[in-house]
Amino acid sequence: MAALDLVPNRPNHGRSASAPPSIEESGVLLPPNRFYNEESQRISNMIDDELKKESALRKEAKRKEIKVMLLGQAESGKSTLQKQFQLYYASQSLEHERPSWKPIVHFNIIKAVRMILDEIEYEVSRTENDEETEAEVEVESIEIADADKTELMDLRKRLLQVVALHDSLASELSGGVSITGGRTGVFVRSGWQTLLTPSRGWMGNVASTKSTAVAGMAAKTLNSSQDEIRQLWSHPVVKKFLDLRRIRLEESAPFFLDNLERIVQPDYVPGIEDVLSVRLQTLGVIEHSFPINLGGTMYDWRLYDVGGARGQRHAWVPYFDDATAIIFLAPISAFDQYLEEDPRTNRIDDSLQLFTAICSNQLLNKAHLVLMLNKTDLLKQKLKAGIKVAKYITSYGKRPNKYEDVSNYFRAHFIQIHKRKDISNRALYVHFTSMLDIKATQSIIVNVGEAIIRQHIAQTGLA
Ligand SMILES: Nc1nc2c(ncn2[C@@H]2O[C@H](COP(=O)(O)OP(=O)(O)OP(=O)(O)O)[C@@H](O)[C@H]2O)c(=O)[nH]1
Ligand SMILES: [Mg+2]
Repeated sequence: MAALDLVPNRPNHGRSASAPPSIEESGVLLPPNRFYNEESQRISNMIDDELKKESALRKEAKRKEIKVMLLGQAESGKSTLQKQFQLYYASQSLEHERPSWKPIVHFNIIKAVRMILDEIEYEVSRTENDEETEAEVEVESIEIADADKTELMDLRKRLLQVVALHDSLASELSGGVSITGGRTGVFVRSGWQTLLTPSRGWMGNVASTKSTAVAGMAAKTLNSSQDEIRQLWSHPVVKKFLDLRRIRLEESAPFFLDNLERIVQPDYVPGIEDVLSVRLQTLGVIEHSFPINLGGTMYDWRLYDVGGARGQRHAWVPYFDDATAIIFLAPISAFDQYLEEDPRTNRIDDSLQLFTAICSNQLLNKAHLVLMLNKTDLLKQKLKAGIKVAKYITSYGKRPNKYEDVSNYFRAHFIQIHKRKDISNRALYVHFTSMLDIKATQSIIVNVGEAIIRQHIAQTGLA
């Protein structure tokens, strides 16, 4: 084979007059170069088209993203509404989570037992101690018969093991999180269920639920102490203190104590009613998302459930500027209650102040606004029990202490705030709700969901 004829590599600038023309000069490579230019242009156009398509898809996905914030004070029912949405649009996931609610239901019972016993102990020690402090004199002491005292103190001793679980279970369920200011309870952040929800591949076998050591101990202790808890719950002195509102339990406590026998069974799995009734404070902002089909188009519905206590509200703001809608919850049963974080502030007053801040917030000026006047069932109960609105809200005056009048009075206040303070004169949709009533709430959810999506379509021109 002949050796290759190699051209010596000479630096360009040293090219002699007889040197062959450069590639550009020779024009030899022009046709293939043109081909490359055309090809690269074609590829570049293709990439541009792809990018445009992607960006259009992204824009469309963004327009189909409906971001809804649930706002309102603590215990207004935001997480309960979120569960109702989940129940309607993603019932499988709520079904799957049911076992993880078991220790939380147990915690609700333990907390109620502790609150009852604390109050009883305080009242017993007051009546035994002749020298009352000035503050105590203001509250009339109630005579407790000696036999009742002995019985209740004995029950207290037997229930110490239940009470002893309170702090450790709260700490474990909250992942060690606690809140400054002495509030007690369970707080959850986003993703808490992974701690307690059965792993993937779960086939309905409740026994496979991951249960922490303390949660397991709580379940056993409640089971073995059920008789004492029942005796305490049905004791006439406890009933009397509850009637006189000297003991103020969390709103869901009576429901769980009435259902004790079912709840302390070893194979107990919370039902939907239990999951809706449970009290569990939200910490920070928790996002839930599920698809909603409206007229054949799928929308990516994103709910932002926030912690409503005053110390939590700063965490809402970063979510404001791209919120599609706000659902504001105000519990109108709370006219006789005060904020846990600020016992001088009436809870209705706090809701009105918070609603004013939301209506006038510049960052929220494009968000659609829905107001839910919640806990109407509890409002009816309180009015029926003879609790007078005017005793707590003097401006209520001599109006009738009836549900129609009271609920319309509160609604008028919220509507007036909206009229005066709303930054963008937008429409306000108002609903009276009772979030534990599944049937009624589900129909409101569908209406509210569709109204928000339709308004969004009208605003963005999305077909
Ligand atoms: N009776 C009754 N109870 C309700 C209603 N809505 C919510 N609840 C109960 O009120 C309690 C508080 O509700 P949540 O949904 O946890 O309140 P939240 O607004 O999420 O509270 P934070 O997370 O602390 O901001 C729970 O025990 C609920 O079951 C209602 O309309 N009627
Ligand atoms: Mg919550």
